[in-house]
Amino acid sequence: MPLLAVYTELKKVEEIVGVYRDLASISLPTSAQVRSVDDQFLAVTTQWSQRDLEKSEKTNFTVNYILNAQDYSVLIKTPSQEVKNEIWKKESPSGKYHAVVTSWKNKKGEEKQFIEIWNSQGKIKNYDVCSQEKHGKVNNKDDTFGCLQWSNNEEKLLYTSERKLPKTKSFFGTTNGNDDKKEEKDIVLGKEHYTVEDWGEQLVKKSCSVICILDIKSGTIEVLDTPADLSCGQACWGPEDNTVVFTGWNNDPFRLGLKYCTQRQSAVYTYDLKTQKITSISDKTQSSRSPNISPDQSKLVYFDQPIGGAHKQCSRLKMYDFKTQTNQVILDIVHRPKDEVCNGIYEDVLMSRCWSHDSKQIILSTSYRSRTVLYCINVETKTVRQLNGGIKDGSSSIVDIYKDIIIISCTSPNTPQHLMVGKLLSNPGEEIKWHYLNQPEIDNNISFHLSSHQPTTDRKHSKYGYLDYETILVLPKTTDDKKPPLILFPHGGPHTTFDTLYMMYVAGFCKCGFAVLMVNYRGSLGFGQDSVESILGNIGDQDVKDCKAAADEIISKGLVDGQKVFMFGGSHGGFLTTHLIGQYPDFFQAGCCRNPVTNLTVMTGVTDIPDWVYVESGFDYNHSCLLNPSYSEEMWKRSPIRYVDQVKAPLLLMIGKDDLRVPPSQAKEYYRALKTRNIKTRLIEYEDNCHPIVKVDSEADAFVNIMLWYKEHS
Ligand SMILES: CC(=O)N[C@@H](C)C(=O)N[C@@H](C)C(=O)O
Repeated sequence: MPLLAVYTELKKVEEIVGVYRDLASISLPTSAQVRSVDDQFLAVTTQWSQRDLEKSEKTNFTVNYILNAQDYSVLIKTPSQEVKNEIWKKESPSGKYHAVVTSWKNKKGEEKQFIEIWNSQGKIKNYDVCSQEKHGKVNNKDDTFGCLQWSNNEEKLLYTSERKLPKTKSFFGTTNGNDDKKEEKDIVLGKEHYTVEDWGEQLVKKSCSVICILDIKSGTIEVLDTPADLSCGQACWGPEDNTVVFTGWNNDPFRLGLKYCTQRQSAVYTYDLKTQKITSISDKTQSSRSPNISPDQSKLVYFDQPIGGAHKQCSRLKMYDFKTQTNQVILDIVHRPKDEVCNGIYEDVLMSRCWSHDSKQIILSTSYRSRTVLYCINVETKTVRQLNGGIKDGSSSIVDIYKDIIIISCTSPNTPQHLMVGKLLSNPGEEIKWHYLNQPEIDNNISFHLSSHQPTTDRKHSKYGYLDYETILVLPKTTDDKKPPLILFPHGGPHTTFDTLYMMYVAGFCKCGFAVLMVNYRGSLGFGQDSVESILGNIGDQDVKDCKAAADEIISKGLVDGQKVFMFGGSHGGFLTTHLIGQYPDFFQAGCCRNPVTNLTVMTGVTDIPDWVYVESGFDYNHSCLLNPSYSEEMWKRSPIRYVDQVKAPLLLMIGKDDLRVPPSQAKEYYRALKTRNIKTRLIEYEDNCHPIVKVDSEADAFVNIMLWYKEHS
């Protein structure tokens, strides 16, 4: 390479790395808890996360605020305090104590887990919970199984862990001299290689979760006697701490991946702590989750949706009354949106605190077209209203509510998430006055525009012809008349959505000079259940054409350079990337995808969600389904690899080597197909990454490689 070219190349790399470094240094709030100290003061604890590129890890820290309880002005803000080894922290109802679950490696490198109890003087108890050998590893803070709940009398803690498995050793193992007789008896022979099923992608080694109660005074642990065919989670205390309410996922006949899949068979149960009786309180024909008890303990709300079908869908909000032992629907599934207020609920879980103080209203946030908006739902009148708050056309979500003081997180594509505080008002007509906890850092070099798109007559859905869809165009500020090149970016799923959030990669692409068009094609969440269903059996066609038509529309408006269009997407977004470069070979300069689905016919046997392949291809699924030639034929017709002969655009493929959702073989097969056809391609494999590729160093490396690939092929 001539010296000048080497220098130019290095400069390019330096600039991209510089952009990434700046963005990676932004810290973002992850959670917050508000508490009233007295009539004059409010205390807010906030948790934050920031990428540390030098250490290749995420740094977590807390910042505490004391606010004036009248006008919410910040009186004191403590310096940031780094948090290490902490899995979970929960304040007791009175605020006197904190329970902290910590994880720590001893000198032998073995992982130890503790539950620590703190008061204002320091640590008052520390329990090595696994050493009692009552259960396996304690679950971490995930939305599926994890929970940590104080009893109302502050004497007990509810948490979940893996069920204890018998110890096993080889048929040929010699007895260890230190084993006492009892331990010998408990050891089973020759089962160390038996498969232990788990719940798949991002839930590896989560096999059968059980509910545990720690008695804080004595340190004794009780593991609730729940059936072995249920994996239990999302537990909370029932009225007067006499029962435990939880979600149970059915293991039978085998587990399918749970991540991004709320359609799995699950129900809400109560466990009577005196009689040990388990009762299902939700409709057995539905998939129910996320029970949440009212402050007056008279009722609980939860979500449900049909079992099976699309991996994420519109859910109902239901309420169970403990006294009458009856259920009612508070907010139903919205098939076809009919007002400007709510298009239905699309969340996995409710926030752990979501009730108003009078136990009459629920605060939640969910997608409304391409924005996350705040809702207040009155459970008595069943009325829904949107709450004001946040940036125009941006997104706001609930972070915490306590005694009607609400913390929200506000954001938009040019404004990183920041926290605001306000008070829920009794008069629904009055607007909430929001106050900043931290000031947002708006990037004035980036702008964004929401557009709705009407499919042309030939593209209208035969049953749901009224459906439209949306895009979010994110534009860099340009100093000359040159139009920016365009990155067309459809989301994965396909049943997820792009809300008007700040996304580091999108902001980074803009800062490197690209416009980004994020497409919420028909099938995305937030547009009603009809939209979700419209794509089943239409993947590879309806979604592909929606993306192409949206790009054409934006180009025709003269906002971007139509001669320089690039594709980007992960997973189902990678499926769309490979489809689009195959179906429209002259339209794209280059493409890049993360863990793409490229060949549906060979995916059913290797993914943790074979049902996804059947359902999205237009078939019903049950656990005994076997792939046959007629399924395969349809799956082939819908697969991007079918068009590989037509591809012209150079393609960068990135895989997480531990991906269980879309196994690396999907990208590898496509890579080989391109190579033999002399199409320029590169495959990057990230160790220790699964489906999302979000390890700090890998995410950073991927960003620079994507930008270099696009620049090289501009
Ligand atoms: C349900 C699911 O995981 N589908 C994948 C094929 C997918 O597209 N995943 C999305 C959520 C992603 O962006 O990774």
